[in-house]
Amino acid sequence: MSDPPSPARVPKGQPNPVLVGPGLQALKHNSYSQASAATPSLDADKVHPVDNNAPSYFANIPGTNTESLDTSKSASAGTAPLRKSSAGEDLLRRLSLTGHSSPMSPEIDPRTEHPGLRLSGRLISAAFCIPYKLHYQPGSDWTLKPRSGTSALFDSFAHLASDNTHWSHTLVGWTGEVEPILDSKAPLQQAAAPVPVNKGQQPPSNPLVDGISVGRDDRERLDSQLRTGRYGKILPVWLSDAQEEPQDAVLLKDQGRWRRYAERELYPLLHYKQHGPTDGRSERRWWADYTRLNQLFADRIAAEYQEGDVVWIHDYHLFLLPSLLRQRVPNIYIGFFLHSPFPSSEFVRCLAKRKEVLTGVLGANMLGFQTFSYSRHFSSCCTRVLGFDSNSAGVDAYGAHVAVDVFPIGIDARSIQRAAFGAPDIEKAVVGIRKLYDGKKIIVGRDRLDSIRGVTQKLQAFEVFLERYPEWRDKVVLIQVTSPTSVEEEKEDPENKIAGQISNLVSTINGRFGSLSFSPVQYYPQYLSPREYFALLRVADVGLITTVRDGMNTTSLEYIVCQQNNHSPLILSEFSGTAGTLPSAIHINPWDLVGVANAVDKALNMPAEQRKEQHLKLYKHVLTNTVATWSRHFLDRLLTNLSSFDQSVATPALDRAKVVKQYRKARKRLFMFDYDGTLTPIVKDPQAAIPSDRVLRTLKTLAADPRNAVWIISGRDQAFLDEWMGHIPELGLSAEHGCFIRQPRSDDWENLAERTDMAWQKEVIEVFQHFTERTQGSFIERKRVALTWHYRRADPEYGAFQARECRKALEDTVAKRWAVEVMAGKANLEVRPTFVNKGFIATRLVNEYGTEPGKAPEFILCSGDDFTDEDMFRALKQFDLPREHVYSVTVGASSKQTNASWHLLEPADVIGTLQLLNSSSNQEK
Ligand SMILES: O=P(O)(O)OC[C@H]1O[C@H](O[C@H]2O[C@H](CO)[C@@H](O)[C@H](O)[C@H]2O)[C@H](O)[C@@H](O)[C@@H]1O
Repeated sequence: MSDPPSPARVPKGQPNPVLVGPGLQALKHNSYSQASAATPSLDADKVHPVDNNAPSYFANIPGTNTESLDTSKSASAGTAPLRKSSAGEDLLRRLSLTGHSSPMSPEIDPRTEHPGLRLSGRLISAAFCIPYKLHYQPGSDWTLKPRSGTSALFDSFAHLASDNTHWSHTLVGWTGEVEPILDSKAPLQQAAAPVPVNKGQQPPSNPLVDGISVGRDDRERLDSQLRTGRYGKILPVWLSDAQEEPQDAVLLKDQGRWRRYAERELYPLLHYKQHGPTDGRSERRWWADYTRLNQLFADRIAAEYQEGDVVWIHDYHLFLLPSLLRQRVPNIYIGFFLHSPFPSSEFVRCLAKRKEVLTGVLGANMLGFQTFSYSRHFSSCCTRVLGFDSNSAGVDAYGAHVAVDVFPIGIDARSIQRAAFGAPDIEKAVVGIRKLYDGKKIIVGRDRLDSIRGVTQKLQAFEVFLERYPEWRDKVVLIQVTSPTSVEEEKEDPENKIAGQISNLVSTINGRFGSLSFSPVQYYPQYLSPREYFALLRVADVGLITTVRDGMNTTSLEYIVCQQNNHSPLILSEFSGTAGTLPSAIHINPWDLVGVANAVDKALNMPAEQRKEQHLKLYKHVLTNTVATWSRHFLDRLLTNLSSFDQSVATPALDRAKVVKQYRKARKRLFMFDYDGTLTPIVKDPQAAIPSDRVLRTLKTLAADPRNAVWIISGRDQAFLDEWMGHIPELGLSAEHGCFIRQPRSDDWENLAERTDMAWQKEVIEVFQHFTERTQGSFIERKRVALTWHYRRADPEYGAFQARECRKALEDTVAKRWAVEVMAGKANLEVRPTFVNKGFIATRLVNEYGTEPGKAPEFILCSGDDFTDEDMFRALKQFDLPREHVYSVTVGASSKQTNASWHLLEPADVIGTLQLLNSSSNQEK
């Protein structure tokens, strides 16, 4: 994201209004107006009206109108049917998702899926830094200056806190590096003087080195200054090692350390940059700070939290926060949005803390990304690095479904428009720049001094352009403004590589193509005032963005607004997150210098009609996809996900108290267990999945009770079951999905497939072999009847793809000729005859008792983890047995589609439950 100047708004210290209850709207309105009045700003009402010559596109955009863009107006909406469920209703009630239309419902977007949802309640946003830079003088009011960068994010907070939404908004963020206001009588330089000015005196301490101690009174003063304002209530997080007693002061020392892990390790990695190997010592320190930072945020939010609050966490500084927060408040509603790109798993794999980072963020209920490819990379990482099931809709993590979705951020188009066309003296600035480059076409570039912004590529491409298109020499100027980076890693680049490269390139180009009176590259390494910035975007004949990687490039969006009269083309890197949402820009690959040069020529020669047409499409996009719509879509989807993944569809966790109660009452009990993934965890090598002593002891004790019939109903072959469980004579065993059966206290196996023609096996093996040869790491497991193709050791995504192809191939051929079923298991495909399945065995076992009252088992516990076990759950449903007698339990996430009535997370929970039953029997004795 770019870092355009933020409008300055300094909230005055206000009394502490509590933003809840019926007075909410009034208070919000009040605080907003006070903040606006405090400091005249770019979007204050007093600014000049929007340029009258600007085309009024608003009215022409389907599905919107000027009202929906004008944040001072409201829209009405109809009602939306919502899922009915007790838990779901409870959630909706707490979130005020009542579905009622309201004449005063500005937060209603006619284009969302649920037009009647009213987004309201308490919303806590968590961002790394608060939107102000803090300057500190003990005992005085704090000086707050607008923080540059992430303007779209800050604008979204302002929107959420405004009376255009129904949210009561609180922002939690780090104070940022607090800067002391130095006493003019004792200048800082004096501390650094080589010889003490007064030899008898100790030199004054240097607060930037020794630290700044901020007492309780001063912190409370800041709290009260931040209590109301443009962004709602702001709760600053104080990052320090510990509080100093007895004054309870916070010592702020080496403040930049809180950024280090995020900005030196994560930021480069997220942008496809990798540093060389190190001894890891610094990284360990940075990681400790990163963890503490996230913990302190979690503590701050947990202290503020009230039941039903929604928490929205932003960006990579806070990757661990979702899980840390959930540890403190288990049922909290959390959305997380990543503003930066998310790279391929091949990059994420290189991070030492990859698992911690991924599991940290998976504590959220929903994750949002700027583009589909980032979200896809994330899901794929969860599969590859953590082994979790995932697809484009989300990730199943530790029993919870974490939704993953795409929400490209927008800008506050209206306020940019006011700043670019209505701010005082802006016309003068526009005329001034035009005059300076009279007769020349102006290409504008404005980036941060990060290596990912592609400024060197831009200059190199411009040089190629001047070489290849000599007719443009002396007729084109590239104005490149480069503001200092805020990213730690780039700031502390000791060789200042990028800055050096850029200035060399500028000198080379100006030396080659310039003259005494004209330099084709005008390079400004500096911050621009808002006036200069918007004036520059307005005068451009071409906007040139050659970023080699970024999440969302807001400069490109602001450029489009600024070009509402001139319609100058935008050249945009395909590596920018914005590219996907702006198909009408001229897309370039910044590494292809000739391609960029050609694009510049094309843009400069573009006929007026075409420019206008392309610009209109871009402009519509920017005006309809604003920070307001972005935050609305995000929150709408979060709440929809929360209600749909609520208990209404999720399988409840097994109620062990109920189970124990019925178990103790019952005289006839039947247990049916699947093996892999139910009694033992899934491992890479099937031969290594052997039962632990604990599992065997538990099964033995359970089966020893004469009231219990205990069966293992598995896809495994009889040799495996005999080897590992055959020594427990009381166990009944069923192998290969029911093809073979060994009754309790018997050594003989019954072969149910005896009369089956096995000629299909040869054909299946041929197909399996075909795929094995083409899928590295896959192999075939041959059993007596069933055949299994395993791909757990193959590349997970390619393996899954090949499995789909293989299944299709089998279903189109062998399964059409023979009575066999092709089943997708856990990283495997199995083929077995259709005449038998696990459900058939379960039915047979229940029927052996008889289903009449008095005969039927009074307690049935059946547990399994995969698709083949669903046949058992389905079979049990067919019996008319009392509900409290039958416990079908799937092992896995509560969000799993299943016929089971209950779920347990993992095999250890199954064994734990059985141990509970065993010990409850002991108590009876
Ligand atoms: O019915 P089950 O007892 O669950 O057996 C199903 C299949 O399990 C085995 O494969 C699965 O477990 C392996 C060990 O954890 C794992 O490596 C593999 O990826 C899984 O698919 C077994 O090898 C098959 O024969 C069973 O049919």
